[in-house]
Amino acid sequence: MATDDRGFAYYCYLGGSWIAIVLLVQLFIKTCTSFCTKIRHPPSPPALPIIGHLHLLSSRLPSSLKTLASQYGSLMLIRFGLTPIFVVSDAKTAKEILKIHDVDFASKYTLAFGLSRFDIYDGYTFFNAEYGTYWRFMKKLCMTKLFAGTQLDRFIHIREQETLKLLKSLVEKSREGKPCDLGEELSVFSSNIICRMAIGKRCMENPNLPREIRKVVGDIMKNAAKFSFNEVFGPLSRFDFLGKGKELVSATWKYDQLMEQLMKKYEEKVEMINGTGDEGEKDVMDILMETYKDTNSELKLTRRHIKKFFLEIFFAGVETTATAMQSAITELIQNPTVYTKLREEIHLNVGSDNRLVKESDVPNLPFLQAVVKETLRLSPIGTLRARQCNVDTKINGYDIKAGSRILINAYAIMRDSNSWDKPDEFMPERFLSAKSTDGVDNHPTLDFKGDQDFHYLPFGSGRRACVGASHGLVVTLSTIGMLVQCFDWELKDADKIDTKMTGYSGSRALPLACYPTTRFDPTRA
Ligand code: HEM
Repeated sequence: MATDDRGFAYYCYLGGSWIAIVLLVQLFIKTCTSFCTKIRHPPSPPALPIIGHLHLLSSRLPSSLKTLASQYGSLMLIRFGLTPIFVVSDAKTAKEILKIHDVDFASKYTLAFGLSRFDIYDGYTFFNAEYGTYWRFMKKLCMTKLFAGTQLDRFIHIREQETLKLLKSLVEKSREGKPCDLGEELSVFSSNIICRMAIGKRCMENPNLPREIRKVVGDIMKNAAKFSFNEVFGPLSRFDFLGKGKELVSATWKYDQLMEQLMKKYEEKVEMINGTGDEGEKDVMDILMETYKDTNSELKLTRRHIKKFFLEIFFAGVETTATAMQSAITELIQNPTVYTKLREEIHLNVGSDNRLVKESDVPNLPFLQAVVKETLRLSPIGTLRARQCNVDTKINGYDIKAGSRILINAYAIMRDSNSWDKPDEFMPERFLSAKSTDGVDNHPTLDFKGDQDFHYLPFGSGRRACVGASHGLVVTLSTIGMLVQCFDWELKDADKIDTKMTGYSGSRALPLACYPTTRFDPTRA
């Protein structure tokens, strides 16, 4: 027995010493390697084991990263649990990444790594694709065919019809004296437009289709959002502790079935068109199915590519535009003098009750444009923009190794007090006059594409800039014009207004419940 006890202690001692030696050797190798290769890392706050810097971050991630940047600089290294990420917080460094080294940083990654195990389309993404053949092929298709200016013009009747539907629903609420969830109304409106642009032919046959798609895509988004910061758990993020992975897979298979049925119908039609030469009006699915069937196409699209692409367009196109409109109305309700000034501009240029604001009025409404610009500055969509470095690079004198992950904090850049006068205040006038009341430089010449100095990035910049910017803008600008022309708005619970953006996308967590009062009823005009 005594011999056994001695044996156990001996083995414990041996094991402990072995672990200590391995750790010491690892530390030694790491120190020597970084000493010999002289890697220069950017500043980083003191980190804790395993959680890294998570204890320094709040659910308002862009704002807490902005606060850290004021202490650690415009390029800092932050550990999200076990994952190191370089965070960019000023215009000069953003210009390095998005312009000077654009190709080197043209790949993206997704923050939720655990998600890939539950993504039935893993590896087929366009939105988060690495910079390669597939992404280049699809980007070209988006810019030249799917979302080109000609398509935008062709879909004007869809936007007009859906706008009237939205306004009718709000006039109805006003008549009944009922509050409405304006965020939800705008989300349905935006989703109907995208569905009809994407798969308009099928929507005509089955008017419930946009609702079915919205439901199934909503379920996928809800479950996917649960994985947002899964990487905190490192390798454990693969495990589905809460069963959300299973729900995500099942919601995605439902979407897959729906899309498969749709694609079969489109395939029949492509064959018919080939036979008759009748081109008809092409929606986005028509163009993609033609590319899928084209044996001479420079890249062979698969059904999975197409299904994933549509899913990403529903993600990227619907809530972005709806959130931009909700943010603009939220700001206008909170700033009554701006609201009155905008209505005066509309009355002067369009009239108060003879006709509704049209898309073609927008160029003559500079204050409306300034309101939307200022909204997208204060409440940017996609507040944190992901990039992955393709080659070893130096930025601001620091080393960024190939494969490193970057987040560009658009929220911090567009509220930087070095570039913006009173950066946290809603002041659309800054986009109209050259000097502020304090004599500080304003930005009267900035358009929605931003500027050469990268202070203003509402739709991103460089190779990975938004492909739906023209659509998003035309819808946001004209709809805000109409909502201001037709209604007065009163908040249902003024204290419950959600002025803070949460999460990765910058969306708002609370509904925008308000009472519309009709000033001009467009359905009677
Ligand atoms: C007001 C509305 C919108 C805003 C503010 C917006 C903003 C953005 C931003 C900031 C990015 C990321 C740029 C970057 O990473 O640097 C982006 C990317 C993207 N957007 Fe939009 N967007 C809007 C509407 C739309 C619409 C309507 C669509 C589709 C019809 C769309 C499709 C996309 C796609 C596919 C990408 C990824 C492009 C790529 O990685 O190459 N967006 N958008």
